[in-house]
Formats: sequence, C-alpha cells, structure tokens
Amino acid sequence: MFELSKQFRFDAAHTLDRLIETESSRRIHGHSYRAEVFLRGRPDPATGMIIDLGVLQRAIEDAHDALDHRFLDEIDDLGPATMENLSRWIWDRLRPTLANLHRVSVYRDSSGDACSYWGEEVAA
Ligand SMILES: Nc1nc2c(c(=O)[nH]1)N=C([C@H](O)[C@H](O)COP(=O)(O)OP(=O)(O)OP(=O)(O)O)CN2
Ligand SMILES: [Zn+2]
Repeated sequence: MFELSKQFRFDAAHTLDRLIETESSRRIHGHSYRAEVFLRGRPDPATGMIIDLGVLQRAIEDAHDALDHRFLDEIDDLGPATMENLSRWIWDRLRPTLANLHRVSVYRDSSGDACSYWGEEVAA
C-alpha cells in the first residue's frame, strides 16, 4: 500500500459563533490555511503511479479556487466555517474525481490547529 499526498494553501475570512471570545469571533477575521490531501493505493504497473500528480493538482485547483480569498460564510454548503467543516467540504468536493481519497487534513500553522477527515464510512 502506498500513500500519495499533495498540499495547497488558501487565505480566507470568516465569522464564527462561539461560547468564548464571542465578540472577536463574530467579527470578520481571516486565517491562513494549509490543506493536505492523501490518496492510498497501489501504483498502476504500466505508469508506476497511483494517480498522476498533475491530475491531482487539477482536482485540487478547483477546491483551492473556491476557497482562496473568499468569505467562507458565503459558501452555502459549508456550514459554520470551522476546520471540521472545511476538511469535510474539501473531501466532498474532491471525492467524485478521486476514488482513492483517504484523508483530508486542514491546518492553521500559525496557531498549531489541525483537523482531519476520513469520510463517513470510517468506523468511529
Ligand atoms: N473545533 C474548532 N474550534 C474552533 C475553530 C475551529 O475551526 N474548530 N475555529 C475557531 C476560530 O476560527 C478562531 O478564530 C480561532 O481562534 P484562535 O484559536 O483564538 O485563533 P486566533 O484567530 O486568535 O489566532 P490566529 O493565530 O491569529 O489565527 C475557534 N475555535
Ligand atoms: Zn477564525
């Protein structure tokens, strides 16, 4: 089994309803995010690849363009713009074209925050 991964970065703004730091969280503010997409599988013997990284790049560009320099509150199917919902949203966006998708992780490096999503079929 092999694992192939690719990262992309996006900067975006949001607001968030929270029980703590209520006022500053409701104010529009921004974060720099890093997302990492993991695929698992075995390389095709003819190509030596699980997937051509150029094909993966194209799939990722679609998600990147939908998130980068956006106001995340305006993305209809995202819900509250948390890292949890972002990782699931990226998964849902990529899964139709990436059959071997294994995990999507979202990081905020400046604060050390990270969240990973493995899809709903993974047992708890
Ligand atoms: N479980 C989660 N909790 C929180 C999330 C989240 O996505 N999942 N997100 C937030 C907010 O985005 C909040 O803005 C983060 O606050 P904080 O950690 O205080 O970071 P700062 O914005 O102050 O720090 P920067 O390093 O300037 O980004 C809260 N909780
Ligand atoms: Zn925030």
